[in-house]
Amino acid sequence: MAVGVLALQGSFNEHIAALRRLGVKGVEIRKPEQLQGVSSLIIPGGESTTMAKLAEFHNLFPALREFVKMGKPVWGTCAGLIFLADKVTGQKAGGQDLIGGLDCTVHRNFFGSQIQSFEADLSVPVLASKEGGPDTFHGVFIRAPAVLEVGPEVEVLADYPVPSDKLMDQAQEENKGSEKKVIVAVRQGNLLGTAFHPELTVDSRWHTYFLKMASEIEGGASNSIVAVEGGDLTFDQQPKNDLPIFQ
Ligand SMILES: NC(=O)CC[C@H](N)C(=O)O
Repeated sequence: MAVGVLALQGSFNEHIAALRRLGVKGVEIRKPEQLQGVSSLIIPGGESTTMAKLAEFHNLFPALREFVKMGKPVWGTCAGLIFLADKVTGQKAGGQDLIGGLDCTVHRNFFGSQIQSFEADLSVPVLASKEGGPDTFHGVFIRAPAVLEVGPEVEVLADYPVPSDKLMDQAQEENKGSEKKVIVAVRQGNLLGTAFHPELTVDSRWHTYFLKMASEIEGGASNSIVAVEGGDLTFDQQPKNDLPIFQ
């Protein structure tokens, strides 16, 4: 079955393009019943409060929570990571609905406002050992969240040593004199979360990691992921020419 991409708001087109570069069909999901036609799901970045309102409007939360509970593979990027977290800090007044499932606390705008967005090379040993390529991944952080705490079942896949000028006032206060390392990529069973935007870079390794994770979880069941053209390409062989994205 194809990979669903929650298409309410945010960078769903970019995820679909990233999947297409790997020969995988991404299906836009806007209604609860459409989740029945996909075996895994990507929740893109965007603005989580707005996305939550739209998800509420389309009555998507019960079906999304069920999808996660059934153990189906779900990857949340940025706002998507916020959606998957069990606990979120820094929410707008009144809070927002979450899907939950990922045993962690996420700060919604950890790095500050939109103008504090940045790019940074992240150390990604687990990704490099599984997908090949360099030990670093170029992370695009757009008004990004960060994971502050994780439960025992959560595997940390990448963290980021935050320069003190990137800490928000409150965090600066809390971490005076010490370098704060925050977690920016995690996995817990069927759930993957990244605080940055892999769909905006030419490096496809987070997408191939997720596709392989999904086909492992599905136990090699007959699905398009394992058979896709390009699915077995190594990092150096992956096509790098379809650009809505940063080099
Ligand atoms: N690029 C992003 O997805 C930003 C997410 C944003 N911090 C939020 O609250 O939703």
